Amino acid sequence: MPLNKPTICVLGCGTMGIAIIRGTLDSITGSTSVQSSPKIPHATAVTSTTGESEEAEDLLRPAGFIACVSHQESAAKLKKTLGDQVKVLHGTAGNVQGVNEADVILLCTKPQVAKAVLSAPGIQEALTDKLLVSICAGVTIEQLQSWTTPTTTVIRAMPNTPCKIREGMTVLSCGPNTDAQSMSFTSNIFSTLGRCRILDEKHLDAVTALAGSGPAFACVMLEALADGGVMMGLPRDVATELAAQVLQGAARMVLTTGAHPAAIKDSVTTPGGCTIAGLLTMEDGKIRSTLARTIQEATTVASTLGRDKK
Ligand SMILES: NC(=O)C1=CN([C@@H]2O[C@H](COP(=O)(O)OP(=O)(O)OC[C@H]3O[C@@H](n4cnc5c(N)ncnc54)[C@H](OP(=O)(O)O)[C@@H]3O)[C@@H](O)[C@H]2O)C=CC1
Ligand SMILES: O=C(O)[C@@H]1CCC=N1
Repeated sequence: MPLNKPTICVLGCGTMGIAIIRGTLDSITGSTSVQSSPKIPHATAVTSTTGESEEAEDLLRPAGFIACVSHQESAAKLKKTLGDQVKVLHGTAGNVQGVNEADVILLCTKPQVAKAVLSAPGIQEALTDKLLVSICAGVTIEQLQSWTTPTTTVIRAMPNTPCKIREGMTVLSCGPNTDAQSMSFTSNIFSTLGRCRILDEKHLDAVTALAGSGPAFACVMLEALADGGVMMGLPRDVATELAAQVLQGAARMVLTTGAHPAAIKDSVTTPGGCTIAGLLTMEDGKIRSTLARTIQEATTVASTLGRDKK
């Protein structure tokens, strides 16, 4: 599928649509940067850098964005949020116009409305010979293909909210007939928004739980650590800053040195010291089991999100 400086239509431009547009626009203007020299490498399969010249990568950069929402009030808010760089449309007619005017369509509605949005009059025709990338949790490639015609190329993606600041984690899965240029384009877009991997679709519910929902789980841990600091007398803003920087620092040590998390934990833990006292308290609270079961439960629910409600 030829994709030279494509226009992208975000169908359902809410939290995630805005995060993806914001991050991509920032990547074009160079406002924020993705981490450099990671020990744990970025995308494991097709990436924008695989044998492609800078010129070829430049051609894969989007020429513009169209953002579609359901309600007029949301459209008015979105115009204020995204400014003049993005064309904002609303309603069913807006969806058809947006898909018609674009080369690549990012489906970012809630999973429950994905089928209705793709089955609306005019959408299937407008999607002819175009690339559809869906970020809808639990909606399978098979479902997406059944709601479109064989002329539409389908890719499933699972990004997360830190894409907004280009610190995202995205996993892509492709259908049996996905061409290399569509995969390369999609991988290129999400690699500029953070890290991007390509995995078999069977992993996507677990990915949704760990990486898609993960920022919420991480923020609960962050808030709880800060609460502990507040309990011991630290001002709230200081406690929050410390907790956030600690989580970021520890995570970056894993990503940049490739060290096992247990080795980093051991290096902090002085025999008879305060860290081991805290660690044993965590173990008494079954924190490892609680966090692992959190991912297990969220994976189970993610697998149901694309199903029709009875
Ligand atoms: N939130 C997250 O962290 C993540 C979410 N996802 C997935 O991303 C998708 C979007 O989630 P999120 O951004 O949180 O959801 P939001 O509720 O923030 O956004 C959904 C958007 O869809 C629009 N919409 C609803 N119905 C239609 C329609 N018929 N036509 C066009 N637009 C429509 C809404 O417009 P209006 O406001 O006018 O109703 C809204 O802008 C979901 O499928 C979710 O599974 C994936 C990874 C992470
Ligand atoms: O909670 C949800 O269903 C979505 C999917 C991943 C993050 N948010």
